[in-house]
Order: sequence, then C-alpha cells, then structure tokens
Amino acid sequence: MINANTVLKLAVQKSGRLHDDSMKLLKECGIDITNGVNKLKSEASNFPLEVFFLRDDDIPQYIEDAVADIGFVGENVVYEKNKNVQVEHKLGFGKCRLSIAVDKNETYDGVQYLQGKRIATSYPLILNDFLQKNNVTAEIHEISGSVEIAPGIGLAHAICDLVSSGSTLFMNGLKEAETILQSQAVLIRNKDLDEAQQTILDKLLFRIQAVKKAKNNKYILLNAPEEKLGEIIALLPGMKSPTVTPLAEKGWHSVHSVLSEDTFWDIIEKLKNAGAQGILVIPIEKMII
Ligand SMILES: Nc1ncnc2c1ncn2[C@@H]1O[C@H](COP(=O)(O)OP(=O)(O)OP(=O)(O)O)[C@@H](O)[C@H]1O
Ligand SMILES: O=P(O)(O)OC[C@H]1O[C@H](OP(=O)(O)OP(=O)(O)O)[C@H](O)[C@@H]1O
Ligand SMILES: [Mg+2]
Repeated sequence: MINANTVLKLAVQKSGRLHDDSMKLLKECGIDITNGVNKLKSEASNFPLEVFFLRDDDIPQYIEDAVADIGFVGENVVYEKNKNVQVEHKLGFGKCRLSIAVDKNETYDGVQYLQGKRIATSYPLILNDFLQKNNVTAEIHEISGSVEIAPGIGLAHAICDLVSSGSTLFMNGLKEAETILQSQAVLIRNKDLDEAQQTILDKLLFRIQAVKKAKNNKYILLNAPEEKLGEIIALLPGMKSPTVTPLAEKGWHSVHSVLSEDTFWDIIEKLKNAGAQGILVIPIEKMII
C-alpha cells in the first residue's frame, strides 16, 4: 500500500545529454510530467513522483542529503562524486566511456607513457584511482570543460574525458589511448528510504524494467508450411513457447513469438532458410514477465 501522502522525489538533469532520455523514460513508464520552460520542480499528475531539474554534477549530493530520494545520472558522475548513494539500476541510455587521449601523432605504448606527464580532466578522482592502480605518477590538472583543447593550447600532454562517437577527439587532433570507465545513465537512490518510499520506488523499477525489456525484444509473426512447422518452432525461443494457429489456407500455420535484439537477425535468417514466409516484425511497447 502506498501512503497517500508520500511522494518520491526524483532528480534529473535540467538540460544536457541526459535530459531528454530521462523524460522519455518517465513517459514510457506512463508517468505524466509537465516540464514547463525554466521550471525547476514538477509533479507527476498520475504517479506519486516529484521531479527536480538539476545540474547533473549536483545530483549525487542531493541524494546523499535526502533532498531528493532517487536520481537519474551518469555512472561517471556517480563514481567521480563518490557520495554515499546506492546504484540501483542501469537505465540503458547516456552510454559513453571515460578515456585518456593523446595527440594523434604520439606513439602511445602503454600506461607508462603517462609517467610524469600532465593530464587535463574534469574527472580527477577516477583518473587518480586509475593512475595509482597502474603505478603511474602524473600531474592531474583539473578543468571543468572544453578538456579536448588542452593539449592543443599547451596546457597538458594528455586528457581524460568522455568519449562516445570519438568525433570531438578527432576534431581536436587527438586519439584514444586508454578506456578507464564504461558509463551509462543509472538510477541512484538514497540508502535510507522509508517503507512508503521504497514501495513507490519498487513500482517505478517494475515499470522501467518492463519498458527496457520491451526495447530489447521484438514480436514476430510468420507463416509456416505444415511440413516445416517443427523445424521452425525449434528455432524460436518465445516467452513460453510460440503461439501456433492454423491459417485459412490448408497446410499453413501462423506462428507468433518474441525474439531478443541480440539474436534477432541470426534467427530471422535461419527462419527464412527453414521455409518461413511473410515474416512481420512488430515493436513491443511493454513486456511484463
Ligand atoms: N558524448 C556523449 N554521449 C553519450 N553520453 C554522454 C556523452 N557525453 C556525456 N554523456 C553522459 O551524459 C552526462 C551529461 O552530459 P552533459 O554534457 O550534458 O553534462 P554537463 O555539461 O556536465 O551538464 P550539466 O549542465 O547538467 O552539468 C554525462 O555525465 C555522461 O554520463
Ligand atoms: O565522442 P563524442 O561523440 O564527440 O562525444 C564526446 C563529447 O561529448 C561530451 O560533451 P558534450 O557534447 O555533451 O558537451 P559539453 O562538453 O559542453 O558538456 C564530452 O564531454 C565530449 O566532449
Ligand atoms: Mg555537469
């Protein structure tokens, strides 16, 4: 039972890389938030959730202090801020990596290259950890943004920053040398939620999981000739087993099943080779197991 007065407070990025995907996820979970321009706080109309719009760097501290109960933020920020919060769930968006990069003309032959060098970064804590683990002593120069220009203006020999497509590195004449963290957006939580807050969080996590699962799966329908039915069914995983119904045309069946994104093309190819026809692929909106 949710205490009628309890509202869970969620912190999301106000604007930037994670904002749109965070709001989209809430929408896919059936939660309506009116996010007015420049509004710093908003309440869901159909779920006990209040949303705070904040700078992403501040989110872990807000959660530790219980100003907000949960937050959507990048793992890179969680580990760098090192606050007393718990990572509850990976959200599957905001995927990037934290990497060390050097001038593209340098010969990088391993971490020892960094010995005695100056490295510019907005991630001094994670970088320091990495250097210590690798017995490298280097000077960490902390800057808050535009890190990629540091080597070009003579501020540092190397940088440690977020990379996704690699185009920012490329445009600045740099190359990736080491990846030190793989990151994506995660749901973090305060460690001491009360029972009513925990109940709301469980409801939200249930919905997030259903949305994520649906994204990773596709519903397929196909026609199978009678003599190939066994072979085709054997190729399909499905949530239980495939649904098989006879078609109006004798000797043919319609087969319905669910395929996961990872094995999708492989299985489709095998189904086609096994004699499946008229294969339709349909996105799934929610998947509850
Ligand atoms: N190129 C990228 N591709 C995918 N995800 C990224 C990329 N760059 C950053 N991210 C993720 O998105 C988060 C937010 O990035 P953004 O650049 O919007 O941060 P910011 O400029 O620090 O924003 P804020 O104004 O909230 O402090 C990062 O902490 C990281 O987890
Ligand atoms: O490998 P890429 O796809 O080029 O992405 C990497 C860039 O993306 C992020 O910055 P963002 O574009 O979010 O701007 P910001 O530095 O102003 O936060 C990050 O800080 C890198 O600079
Ligand atoms: Mg920030």
